[in-house]
Amino acid sequence: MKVAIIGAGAVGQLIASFFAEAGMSVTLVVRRQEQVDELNTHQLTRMNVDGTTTIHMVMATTNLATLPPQDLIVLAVKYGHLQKLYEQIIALSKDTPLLFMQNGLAHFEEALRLPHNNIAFCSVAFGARVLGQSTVQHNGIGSCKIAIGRGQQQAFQQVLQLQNRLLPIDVVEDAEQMLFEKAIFNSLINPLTVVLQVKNGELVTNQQAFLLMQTIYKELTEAFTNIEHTISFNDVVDLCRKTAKNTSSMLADRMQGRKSEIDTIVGVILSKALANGHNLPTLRTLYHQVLAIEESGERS
Ligand SMILES: NC(=O)C1=CN([C@@H]2O[C@H](COP(=O)(O)OP(=O)(O)OC[C@H]3O[C@@H](n4cnc5c(N)ncnc54)[C@H](OP(=O)(O)O)[C@@H]3O)[C@@H](O)[C@H]2O)C=CC1
Ligand SMILES: CC(C)(CO)C(=O)C(=O)O
Repeated sequence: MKVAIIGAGAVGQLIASFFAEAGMSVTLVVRRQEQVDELNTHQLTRMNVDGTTTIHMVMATTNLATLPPQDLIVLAVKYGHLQKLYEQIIALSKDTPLLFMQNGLAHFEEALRLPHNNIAFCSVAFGARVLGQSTVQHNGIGSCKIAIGRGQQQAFQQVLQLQNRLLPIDVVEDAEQMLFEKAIFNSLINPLTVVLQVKNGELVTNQQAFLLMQTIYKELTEAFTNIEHTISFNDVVDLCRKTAKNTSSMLADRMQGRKSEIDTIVGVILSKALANGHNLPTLRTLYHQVLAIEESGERS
């Protein structure tokens, strides 16, 4: 099976490593020739959660259009980078299945406007951190939920059948609900890690951070009454513990001085809550704090 993964950041490199391990022929599509050279010279290294290292051979290119027809295209860039990619994706065969791996919700409707016959969404609960252009740290095992947005499950069968205890795959029915639930988790974790500049685990061990997370959970469950039945506060604590050593993707953005995904994650949740008549004051404050940090252009 030939898979092209666009974006060789934390998630792209991690997924590429597991796919290569499963015998797939993986090409990472990157935007810097320097990273192509690095991947070709050093291959792809995964630092596992148990401290071991796994190295796999993958191909790399800066030019998606030059690749032969692929059996799957995975989009593993941040939400803000999708816009530029849509044009290149539209030029590909409509029969090529597409798998979107973004956190947040804003990409859901955009992706479904593409003309492709098979489109799936993925929501991951693992932690991943880029250590270099060809090295990724797996920072916590977590499920990889996949839901079909359009088309046939069959088109994604080889990924759905992946069996690796380090990357458990679950098929989920409702893609939009899946992304909404993940955005709830991310709203509880990511902005707090940015403002406090802490790894996920500290949200549980630091009493004041924990209190803030509880307050946000309470606000969210008042705005979305069904959440309590699908996401318990313990589930959130569990995710923080499982990814304790991870720098959240949003904090990683702050550390690199990059614009974060605050709008597609927290912004969308705040809008939905407001439509239900709820202001979510604590989460809203964090939202503006993250935006203020971005506006200041600081690089910590
Ligand atoms: N990191 C984590 O632990 C988790 C992340 N996620 C989600 O996964 C998604 C990806 O995040 P993550 O991997 O952390 O992000 P990263 O910032 O680590 O990686 C994104 C990569 O996309 C590359 N990129 C951007 N535009 C293009 C393009 N046009 N062509 C090729 N490559 C491109 C960037 O390249 P360059 O290096 O040149 O800038 C970068 O390497 C996000 O939505 C995030 O929220 C979900 C769960 C966990
Ligand atoms: C799963 C988690 C919380 C891992 O840090 C994540 O989704 C992120 O960092 O964006």
